[in-house]
Amino acid sequence: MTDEKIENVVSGEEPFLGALDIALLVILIAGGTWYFTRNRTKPEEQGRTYSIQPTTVSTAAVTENSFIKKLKASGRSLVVFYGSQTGTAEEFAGRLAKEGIRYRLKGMVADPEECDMEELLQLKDISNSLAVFCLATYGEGDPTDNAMEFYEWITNGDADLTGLNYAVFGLGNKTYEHYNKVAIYVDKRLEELGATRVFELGLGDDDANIEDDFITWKDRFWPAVCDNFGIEGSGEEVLIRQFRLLEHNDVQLDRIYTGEVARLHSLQNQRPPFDAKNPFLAPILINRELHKGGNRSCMHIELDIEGSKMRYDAGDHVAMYPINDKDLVEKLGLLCNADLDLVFSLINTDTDSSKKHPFPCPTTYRTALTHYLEIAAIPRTHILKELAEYCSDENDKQFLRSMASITPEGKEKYQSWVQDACRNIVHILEDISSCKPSIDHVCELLPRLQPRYYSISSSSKLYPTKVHITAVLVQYKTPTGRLNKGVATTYLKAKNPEEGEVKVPVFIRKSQFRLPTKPEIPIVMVGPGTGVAPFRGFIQERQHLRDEGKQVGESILYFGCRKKSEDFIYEEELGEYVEKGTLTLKTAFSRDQEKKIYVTHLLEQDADLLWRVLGENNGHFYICG
Ligand SMILES: Cc1cc2nc3c(=O)[nH]c(=O)nc-3n(C[C@H](O)[C@H](O)[C@H](O)COP(=O)(O)O)c2cc1C
Repeated sequence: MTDEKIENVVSGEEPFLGALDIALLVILIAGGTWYFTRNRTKPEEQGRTYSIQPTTVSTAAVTENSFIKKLKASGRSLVVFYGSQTGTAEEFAGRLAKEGIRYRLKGMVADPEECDMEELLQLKDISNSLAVFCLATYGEGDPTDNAMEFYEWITNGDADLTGLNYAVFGLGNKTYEHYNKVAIYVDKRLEELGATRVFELGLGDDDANIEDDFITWKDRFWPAVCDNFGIEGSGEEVLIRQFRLLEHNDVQLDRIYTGEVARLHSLQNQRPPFDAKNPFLAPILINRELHKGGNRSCMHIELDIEGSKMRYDAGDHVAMYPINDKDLVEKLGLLCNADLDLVFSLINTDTDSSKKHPFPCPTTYRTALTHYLEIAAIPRTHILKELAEYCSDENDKQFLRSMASITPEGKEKYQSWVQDACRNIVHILEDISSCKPSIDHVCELLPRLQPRYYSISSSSKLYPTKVHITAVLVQYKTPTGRLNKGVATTYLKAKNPEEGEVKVPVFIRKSQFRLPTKPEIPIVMVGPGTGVAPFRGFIQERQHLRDEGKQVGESILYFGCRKKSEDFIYEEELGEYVEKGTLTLKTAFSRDQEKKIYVTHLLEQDADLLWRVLGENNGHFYICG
């Protein structure tokens, strides 16, 4: 989302203030956030090979990018490509490929970035062959990084794909303007190029229940595929492990991963460039409370990035790899009767796959549950289906199975018992006491822990070697009376530099959320709560320019919170900018008077002012929250 586009929305035909709040908020957050998630975490580089690993893994397969050769060599006919940034599409692709066996279609998953996609022309030479595409959409209707090249190829090329059988499932979110644009386009374009659609396009909405959309789609997809190829599906549920367990008794200590994202010892031997696979261990210099009262907590954190060669601009994001809550890890270990200190590897049974392990191996179960897996997330239905097999009580087994089924009652149960009740894997195992899964299988099933992103709340003009973060501690009571804690903010809260040196693994992600290039252009910023974070950086930057004697346009900030005396964060600092004439500050304290007031009310009151700044003086309009 460019600033220009934001302006157009603001000064368009629509009555400006009526529909502005939610729509713009969503568009801008989408635009802003998109840029920091573009640089997805790629399947981790497994930097070394170990003598302890089995020799069945052929090194040729790692570099081989011919999916046709792989399919032929292994007698497979189904290939499921994924365009994924944060792993959902990749997970769905894996599930489809795995299920193919039920319908006598042996499948493999493929990353389009690692494949020669022109080979789609040759897929028809394999009998009963089918290509499925699970594609997520980002930002302004863009493909994910790993699907970019394929998207360009299919858009600009004119390959004759006659004879290619395909189906597409899209992953998107209805709150975005370009809902599922990539999947919709690819589905249409493949047909234009002569390919045969075997089943209708499926669209998943991450704003509602994407898991439900997916399982509903694939439940109709498989019969259609069987029909198309004249296959009689066995229909039987076959639960097959994708990774096999290898326990290590005699591995050297310095060969064991201890939380590195990719390269072994990368956290001990820090070497730039620092990025998603090679984060910088940044010391926390300051971690202080911003709230003056109330029962919530908002942290102001200052990271030292001196010597990292990482650069940032106001509006960029800092990504951080958190670790899971120790108690939750221990609980999960206990519930699985696991020895958390055991050293193990999970090895892909598909030796053609470029992803040899689901996370860096060998490692201990404690490290895997602490650093590599999302143990606090709400499990998807396929996990419940696999857990059901570990129940010794038949009722428990049926209960889990029913929640993983596509029946209306099953879906309703999953929604209320898992999603609405915010039950993570630990809660599920606590509440279904006869379910005792093996820890290695749990490690295979859980999704990979993702880095968390924060808007940088400082300006590099003022703080070139520091990055500031403004983060509210996430904690909430669930309907089952449990206290769920946000993974990253709980981790940060405990990092107190006054108790000794504390470091966190971070990297910078560039964004397009930028100040106007010409400082004289006026800006309007709407940043309630921690939404003020990037604007603090903007204002610091504009103050710095003024201090240098540059002409700077008007900067207006709309800030809102509950109570002036409790959660008016950065009150003193913002007050100083006002005093110096750099900032016009408009505040709404929703709970300080009987009638609740929010920033949207202020915007409505200020229609004339906004029209002058935005409409007449070409100002830029920003929202973050
Ligand atoms: C920053 C951001 C931008 C997004 N932009 C769009 C969009 O423009 N259109 C859309 O339909 N979905 C959009 N989404 C939703 C994602 O496509 C959806 O969450 C999807 O499940 C992600 O799949 P992945 O985990 O495989 O990357 C966006 C999500 C994020 C976090």
